[in-house]
Amino acid sequence: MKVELSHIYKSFGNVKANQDISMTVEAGSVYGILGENGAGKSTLSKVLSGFITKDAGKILLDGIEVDIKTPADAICAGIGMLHQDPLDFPSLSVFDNFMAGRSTLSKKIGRKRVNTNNRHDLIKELRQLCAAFGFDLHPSDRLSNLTVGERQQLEILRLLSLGVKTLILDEPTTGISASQKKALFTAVKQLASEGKSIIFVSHKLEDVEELCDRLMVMRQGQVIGEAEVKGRDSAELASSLVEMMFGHDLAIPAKHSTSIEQTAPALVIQDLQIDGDRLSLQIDKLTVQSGEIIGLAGLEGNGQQLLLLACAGLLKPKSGKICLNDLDMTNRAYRNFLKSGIAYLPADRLQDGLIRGLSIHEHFMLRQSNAKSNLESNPKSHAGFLINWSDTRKYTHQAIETFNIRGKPSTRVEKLSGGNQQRTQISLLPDQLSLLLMEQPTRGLDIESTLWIWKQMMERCEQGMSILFISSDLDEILQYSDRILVFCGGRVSQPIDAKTLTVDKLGQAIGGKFD
Ligand SMILES: Nc1ncnc2c1ncn2[C@@H]1O[C@H](COP(=O)(O)OP(=O)(O)OP(=O)(O)O)[C@@H](O)[C@H]1O
Repeated sequence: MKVELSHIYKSFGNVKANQDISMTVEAGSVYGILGENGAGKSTLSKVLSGFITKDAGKILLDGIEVDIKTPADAICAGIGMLHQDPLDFPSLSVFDNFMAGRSTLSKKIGRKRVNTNNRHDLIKELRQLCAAFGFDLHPSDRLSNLTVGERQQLEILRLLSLGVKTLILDEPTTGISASQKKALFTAVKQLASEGKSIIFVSHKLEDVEELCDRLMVMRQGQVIGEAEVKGRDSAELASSLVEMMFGHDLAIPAKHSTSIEQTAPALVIQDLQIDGDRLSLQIDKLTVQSGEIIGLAGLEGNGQQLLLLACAGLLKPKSGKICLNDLDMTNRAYRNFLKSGIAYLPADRLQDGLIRGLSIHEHFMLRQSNAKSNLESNPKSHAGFLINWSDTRKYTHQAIETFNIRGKPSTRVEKLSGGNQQRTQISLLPDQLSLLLMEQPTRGLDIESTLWIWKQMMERCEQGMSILFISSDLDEILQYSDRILVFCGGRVSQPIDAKTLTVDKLGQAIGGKFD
């Protein structure tokens, strides 16, 4: 199905998220949309998939104008979107999720309603689709037991079974393993070869280069340019896309390396056992030097998060010891972990890191009151309970400038783009930290924000802060870690010097092939 967007406009208050966007996606092709955080890519995808109503402009499918006001309208017109954060029902089974939306849409799209008579046929259809794409999904499994990659696979199959001919994939490679990415790309190429049109929204130049036939670059709500992808020299393509995305070249830093021999141990873990819902994690000994960066690699749900939560004081270990700067922190309250200079940056910025509904200014007010309450636990302190709003406003303005956050003090955090939410989280960290625990620190972020975040982190490490971080991006783990721990089914490797690893070797270790 050929998809044409013609002169699309969409504003949120003063923010012009899409200004005069036109693009054409030919049937049987993969079309990339690239752009910095906040460029307007998700807004455009949501306009096409009916999650947002456009202010002006036209959508044409195979040359015929369509009126899309809701996601149901979009599905009926043959357009489906795979969202960055899956919009599914974790407490239901794989099959029930496969069925989601079908009863409401069945009449419009001419499919059978689900009842006990055709349940058997529909399970057969799910199995056939899985076989066609090489996905290993079991209808009776609970969705919450699946990885993000498997949930994406199921959503693609659900959309295909609803008759979708145009598939929009919003940042689909964040949070999935290398093998799942391979399976996803094979499926996408297969769909394009069957005549479907694919719109691929991404920040990752290598993914776009591998998958797309053509692409468009957006910046500040506008189209900056279009480019053919196939047959281009990789380095030349990357440099011209970066120039289009950011308006200037980006200096890619050399591989990080700390001279850890000269530093003191910051974190020492001994005979640690942590019990999670699904697995138990055992670490005999781990010593993290001051200023060191340790990457935690592994498929999602293999114990990396248990270690971070225990080190943050958010999960009590079953046995063993956690010491920070020679202080035994085991079984101490969370506030003691905070006071000792440990901070945790969660992957889900809006769910666990920031507070929906509160502005950037209100977040700084909370940070200040938290710092005050820490002071007040000191009997010599005479700090009052009142918050000085004008001081925090001044401080918020400064932080917005220093951390280059695209938003105003009054902007509610859920209205910020992903990159700006992460910049806000980082700007709220205490100035002095001994240990920072980060989960997927650059998930969904553009290259410039990614480089900026790691520059901030490495500057802090030079001052002595240590980092443990989880990332599903193997390149990121190899680029920024001094040493790497590989997690597989609750087993943890010895720390491996990052300089001795390649993406392939690390991928194999993640698959259970420890040396
Ligand atoms: N519901 C909303 N209300 C107010 N402003 C919004 C809303 N959704 C998006 N925006 C703003 O519109 C602009 C474009 O956002 P959009 O999410 O489309 O960008 P993006 O290119 O997808 O960014 P990212 O790569 O970070 O996901 C941003 O300034 C964002 O803050």
